[in-house]
Amino acid sequence: MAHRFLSSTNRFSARFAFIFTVSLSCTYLCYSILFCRSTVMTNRGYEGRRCPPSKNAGGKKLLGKLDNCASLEVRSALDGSAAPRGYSDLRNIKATASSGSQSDDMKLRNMSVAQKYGNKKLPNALIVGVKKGGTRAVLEFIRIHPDVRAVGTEPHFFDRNYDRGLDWYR
Ligand SMILES: Nc1ncnc2c1ncn2[C@@H]1O[C@H](COP(=O)(O)OS(=O)(=O)O)[C@@H](OP(=O)(O)O)[C@H]1O
Repeated sequence: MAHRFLSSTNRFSARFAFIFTVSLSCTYLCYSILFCRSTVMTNRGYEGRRCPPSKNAGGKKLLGKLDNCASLEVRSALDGSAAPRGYSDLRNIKATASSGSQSDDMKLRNMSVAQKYGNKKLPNALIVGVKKGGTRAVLEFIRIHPDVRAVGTEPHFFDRNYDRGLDWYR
């Protein structure tokens, strides 16, 4: 008698656990479909923001050839014509803009590095030196490291572009 009672209790709790698990799964599934649709199985997180971190994103390499992600960002910025004043001495901008129109070229020229590549951080390190002091050589040696990302040309923020503000510099 006691054995039968125990087994019926076990069966009841097993059934309850099964129903509870199924209902929990259904709730989670509905929640995922209704509220998290944009983050499930898509790469929308990267659209218009920043590229996925690349191990070899050294400055010159990065500025030299725009990968798909950077191009996407440039294209979206051009479409939205959201190009404030900016960075006049970026040589490599020309490479991307060559296929576009003259106005696209101008917009690209006026974009800061942050707008082109989505990196809104201030630099962690600055190389300061007098003219002909060998600063370029220092930069080239440091940027060999895969974790270092640096601009391709000197931004001249403190001497020529200081009035443009930190938003431009980022
Ligand atoms: N290790 C070492 N030893 C001696 N000389 C060196 C060294 N590294 C760079 N250089 C020379 O430095 C000159 C470039 O300096 P910068 O990078 O500061 O150039 S710049 O002022 O920004 O244009 C440049 O000199 P010039 O060739 O006379 O222009 C480099 O040859």
